[in-house]
Amino acid sequence: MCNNQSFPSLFQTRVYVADSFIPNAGEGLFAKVAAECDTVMAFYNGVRITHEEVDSRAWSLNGNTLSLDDDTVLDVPVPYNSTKHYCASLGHKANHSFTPNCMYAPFIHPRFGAIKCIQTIRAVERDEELTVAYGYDHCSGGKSGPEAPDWYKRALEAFQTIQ
Ligand SMILES: C[S@@+](CC[C@H](N)C(=O)[O-])C[C@H]1O[C@@H](n2cnc3c(N)ncnc32)[C@H](O)[C@@H]1O
Repeated sequence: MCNNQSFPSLFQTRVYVADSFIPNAGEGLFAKVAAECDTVMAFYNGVRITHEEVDSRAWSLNGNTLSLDDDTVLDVPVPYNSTKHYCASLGHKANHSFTPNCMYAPFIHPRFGAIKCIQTIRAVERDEELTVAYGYDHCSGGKSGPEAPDWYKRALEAFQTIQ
């Protein structure tokens, strides 16, 4: 159980979680401070599971999965996707954008070990929503489009329409 309010100076100096500006995306991750390009803003830690487990289950269970390497996927399962239950790392709160201001990058964390972080790919303003390109495979889907959840297919279609 976390209570960010009690330890404002100890927890998360660079980011906070709030309702996303992206329609129907739930919560998102926001910059607490302005930051230069290449700044590590947040960490993406989670339970370590296999690619086989991810591939064999429904998309609905994979909302907070991120590939770490060829063997391992980081997962933040329900109920730990809620900051009421887990907030030691908040990288899983960053939503997807086709024009992101951050990327996932490998990071060796002193406590969590090999994980990923959310790193800016351009300067960001205070209170700007931090987004990453989730990188779903656009090529392997055939007629039904990319191998991706429905919200992503809709977002891709909308993005391609305005291009
Ligand atoms: C890693 S979580 C991001 C944090 C999440 N929005 C939350 O409230 O905890 C990924 C989930 O966020 C939602 N999401 C992320 N990017 C989105 C987007 N561009 N449009 C709609 N939903 C999005 C989807 O439900 C997805 O499964």
